[in-house]
Order: sequence, then structure tokens, then C-alpha cells
Amino acid sequence: MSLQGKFFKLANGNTIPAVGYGTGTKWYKTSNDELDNTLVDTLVKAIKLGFNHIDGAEVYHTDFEIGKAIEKSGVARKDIFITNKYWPGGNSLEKNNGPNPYESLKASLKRLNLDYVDLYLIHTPYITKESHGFDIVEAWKYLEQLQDEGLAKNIGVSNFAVADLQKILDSNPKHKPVVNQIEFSAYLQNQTPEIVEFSSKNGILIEAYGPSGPLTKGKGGPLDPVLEKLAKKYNKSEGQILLRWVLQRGVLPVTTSNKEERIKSFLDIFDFELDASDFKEISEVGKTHTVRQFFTEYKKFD
Ligand SMILES: NC(=O)C1=CN([C@@H]2O[C@H](COP(=O)(O)OP(=O)(O)OC[C@H]3O[C@@H](n4cnc5c(N)ncnc54)[C@H](OP(=O)(O)O)[C@@H]3O)[C@@H](O)[C@H]2O)C=CC1
Ligand SMILES: O=C1Nc2ccccc2C1=O
Repeated sequence: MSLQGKFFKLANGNTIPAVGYGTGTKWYKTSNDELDNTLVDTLVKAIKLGFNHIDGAEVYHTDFEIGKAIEKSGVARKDIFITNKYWPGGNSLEKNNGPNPYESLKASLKRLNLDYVDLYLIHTPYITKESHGFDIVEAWKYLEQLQDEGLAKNIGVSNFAVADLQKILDSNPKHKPVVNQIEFSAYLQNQTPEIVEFSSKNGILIEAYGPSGPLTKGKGGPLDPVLEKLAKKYNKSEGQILLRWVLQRGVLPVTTSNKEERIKSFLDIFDFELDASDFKEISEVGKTHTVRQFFTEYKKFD
């Protein structure tokens, strides 16, 4: 099933296709030197199957592949939603004395062979004046400039906690973040305390990476029998049940696969609805168990 017509509305009035295809995790590379032709071919296939939302990042080194795939797919630029992210560093502040977000996106756009991205995110909140030469609020101003110049249609953040978001919101920004991309699954319903509720209250759409966590790292947990039961009941796969649960939480799932059947199945989650008691069972059973795959330490730099 095509995702055409399946969108979330952002607080600024723009729309975003309701499921993203990720080029991190299993596709992640450490340099831009070699083209991953398998990724290009898989992306072309995914786009032709109906995926119209691709998640990239500077640190994935997949810009060339995404650009090539868009070109090869023959799909018009306006019909595909491309995300990219500025990489400040991971849980450590040792790294990155590199370009600022404005220069970083310009370099990514060259590699992507695009004039603009649809969404540009600050990948992590690990930014300080001492380590980067600019703080989180100043970093955000670079993103605002990118939006004002039309190089990013929408801007947002990733892996931000409440305190990180609050710094931007308190600065009386010209443009507020419209997305916070975080790890979110039935086994991780708040990456950091209160983040989902706070983001929603402030008009910030949560994007879920790692949405299939209960079937990957979390396999063997208390949701196993629940997912097996619901997959039978709705005649869907366990993975589709989990993605559907994410959607019904008002959260946008970003997933990935190198398998055509699985890619098709990701697009086939719009013709059914989990009923209230099944939705609640996943939420409640999921809450009894925590599985976190990324950024397992959260450091504060206040
Ligand atoms: N902002 C950030 O800091 C981060 C962003 N991301 C983004 O999110 C994207 C998706 O994240 P990811 O964690 O991969 O998403 P998912 O949790 O959806 O995991 C996808 C993986 O799960 C496997 N899988 C799916 N269903 C099953 C199943 N039933 N049984 C066994 N394995 C299964 C797939 O394997 P197979 O390929 O074999 O089908 C695939 O490799 C990334 O590519 C990246 O773009 C990710 C991490 C951090
Ligand atoms: O896809 C990703 N895989 C990662 C591993 C560590 C930190 C960030 C990420 C991603 O964004």
C-alpha cells in the first residue's frame, strides 16, 4: 500500500509522510568514500514500493546513496521527504570541532545533489560553547537561518531531553522545533523523563527510531505472547502490530530493512486499527520492561 495520503501534520502547517525509511543503523558507514550500491538499490526499491520519507544524517555517510536513489527512482523531488541531521558528537564532547550546522547542511546538500532537505535535525544535544564554539541556542539559530534561506523546509532536534528543548523554547526562537526524533518503542516509552508528553504539549512531533525494539534487542520479553496473539487476531505481522501501536500513540515510526517483503509490510499498516483494549495491553505490558539500544548514558552539561 502506498503511503500517499498518510501524513502527520506539523505545528507549522506542513505535512510529513507517516513512516520513515532509515539509512542509519544497519546501513551506517564511517566515511563517504565508497558508495554502498546495495543501499542505493534497496532505496530505489523502497521508493518504488511507495516509501516517500527517507531518514539520513551526516554521520551515516549515506548522502551520496540517497541522492543517487532519488535520481534513479524517477520520483519527483517534491514527492519525497528527505531528512538529514547535523552531528555534534555522541555522548562525549571530545569530538567535533568541525563545521557548524549551516556549513554542514550545505556540504550534505552537495552530496545529496539536492537544493533543500525537507527536515533538518540537530542529531544530539551534546553541544557546548567550550566544545563547539556555540551553544545549543546558537546552534538552533543556524537551523533557523537554513529554514529562512529555504535550504531546510522544516527544522527540529533529536535525542533532546526536556531541559534541552526548554533552552530553545526559552530563547524566544523565530522558528520552534517541529520534530524531536528519539528512541521510542513499547519497551521505551520515554527516552528521558517526560519527554513525550512535553514534546506533544509544545507542538513537537515525536519520531520513533528503534520502533521494532521488542522484536530485535527486546526479543524474549513480556510482549512476546501479546504480539503473537495480536498478529493472529489482525492477520498482520508482529512488526506491523508494533508500528501500528507507535502510529496510534501519535508518534511517527522510522524503521528500516534490507528485505523487500519487510519493506512492503512497513507500508501496509494503514488498513487496520488496534482496538482500545489491545492498544492498552501493548502499552501496559510494554511498560513493565525497558530496553534501550542507543545513547544508553545521558549526560548533562549544564
Ligand atoms: N536519531 C538517532 O539518534 C537515531 C536514528 N535512527 C534512525 O532510525 C532508523 C531505524 O532505526 P532501527 O533501530 O533500525 O529501527 P527498527 O527498530 O525498526 O529496527 C529495524 C531492524 O529490525 C529488524 N527487524 C524488523 N522486524 C523484525 C522481526 N520481526 N524480527 C527480527 N528483526 C526484525 C530489521 O531487520 P531486517 O533488515 O533483517 O529486515 C531491521 O534491521 C535508522 O536507520 C536511522 O535512520 C536510529 C538510531 C538512532
Ligand atoms: O542510526 C543510528 N545509529 C546510531 C548509533 C549511535 C548513535 C547514533 C546513531 C544513529 O542515528
